[in-house]
Order: sequence, then C-alpha cells, then structure tokens
Amino acid sequence: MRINLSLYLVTDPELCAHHGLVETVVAAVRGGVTVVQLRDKHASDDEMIDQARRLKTALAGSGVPLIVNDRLAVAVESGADGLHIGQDDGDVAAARAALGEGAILGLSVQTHEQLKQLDPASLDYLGFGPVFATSTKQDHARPLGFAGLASLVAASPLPAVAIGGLKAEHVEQVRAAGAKGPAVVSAICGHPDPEAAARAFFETC
Ligand SMILES: Cc1ncc(COP(=O)(O)OP(=O)(O)O)c(N)n1
Ligand SMILES: Cc1nc(C(=O)O)sc1CCOP(=O)(O)O
Ligand SMILES: [Mg+2]
Repeated sequence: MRINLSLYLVTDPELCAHHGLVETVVAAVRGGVTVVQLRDKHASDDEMIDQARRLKTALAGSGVPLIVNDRLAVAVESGADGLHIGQDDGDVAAARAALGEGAILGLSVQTHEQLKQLDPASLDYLGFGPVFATSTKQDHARPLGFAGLASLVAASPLPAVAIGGLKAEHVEQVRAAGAKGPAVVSAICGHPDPEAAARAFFETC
C-alpha cells in the first residue's frame, strides 16, 4: 500500500501525557505529521486496543494512517491501518497473512545483513535507525550516523524513514541520505506545542 512517509510520529505514553495521547496526536497532525505509530511498551493489549480505537476515531478523515508498534493482535483487533515490527518482533510473512494485503507493514532494519534477508514483497516500508543515540529507546543499536543511513537507503528495496535522535534541523540531511522522512518521538511528543514542533519539520526544507 502507498504511504506518505514525509513525517512519521511515534507516540510515547510519558511524553504524550502532558497534553494527552489523542490531543498530542491531533495537534501533531495539524502540524503536518503524515503517519502515526502507537508505541507503548507497558500497556496491556486491551489498553492498547482502546488507545488505538480512540486514535483511529480522532484521525478519521485526515488521511493519516495509524500503525501499531509490535503487537499484531492489537493491530488486527483495533482496526488500525497497519503494524510496525522489529527484527525480534515476529515473522513478517505471518504478520502479512494476518493483516491482509491492504494493511501497511513496516520493519526496523539496522544492518545490511538484515536488508539482504528481508522479503520486500511482504513489506511496505523500512525504519532505519538509530541515526543518533537517543534516551527514548534504551536498548537501541549502534548509531548509524548519516553516512550509515545513506548506505542502507542506497541498498534498500523499499522506501524508508530514519529514526533516532532526529530534530527539525536534521530534515535536510535525512532526505539527502535518501530517506523519505524522519520518524520522531521526543521532538514532537515532548514539545510543549506538538503542532508547532511538527510544523518546524517542514519549515527547514
Ligand atoms: C518507524 C520506526 N522505525 C523503527 C522502529 C523501532 O522498532 P523496533 O526495533 O521494533 O523497536 P521498538 O520500537 O519496538 O522498541 C519503530 N518503532 N518505528
Ligand atoms: C522507537 C525508536 N526506534 C529506534 C531505532 O533505532 O530503531 S530509536 C527510537 C526512539 C526515537 O526517539 P526520539 O525521536 O525521541 O529520539
Ligand atoms: Mg519492536
């Protein structure tokens, strides 16, 4: 499925708590976010299904798809538009079979080895990271830098976003490396004004 990867928001429960999850996402979409991923490592499946349904309702008519992080059952049960999984989050083919052809399926990639092993026919996009070290994800891989990112993008059979420590000031380098756009947590969710924070990613282009 075609997906606009210009500015990809990944939510964080603590950072979104200030304004509220739905309010933060709606503001960020007003600011130009084109994809939203619901990521919550501690919520139960039922809590996450409820959050996903509330976000789907809030995003209705915006054209912005809702992706669920990690949890295939939550993505299917909530009626989300897709799923994002990492290298250890389960089988891509099984996820595609459960989601159906019309859903969006993304995969995290850190190395060329992983790129060679993936099946592009089952996937819609890739997430390359981290570009920089970030305190948002404690167990992240070794930072790629922009040179490492460019090298992965050049070998990628699929469109990709870059993630990890990215701020508005990095947009040009992200695009110059060949990624479709940045995927961002703290620079938007942790900002006092998520709408303005999202908009800033387009003003630097
Ligand atoms: C867009 C995007 N890219 C990469 C990731 C990281 O996924 P993963 O490696 O599975 O790590 P967790 O997010 O599950 O901690 C992502 N979530 N989104
Ligand atoms: C969710 C996630 N995945 C990463 C990866 O490298 O795969 S880095 C990351 C967190 C990115 O948060 P921030 O924008 O606040 O740096
Ligand atoms: Mg994961």
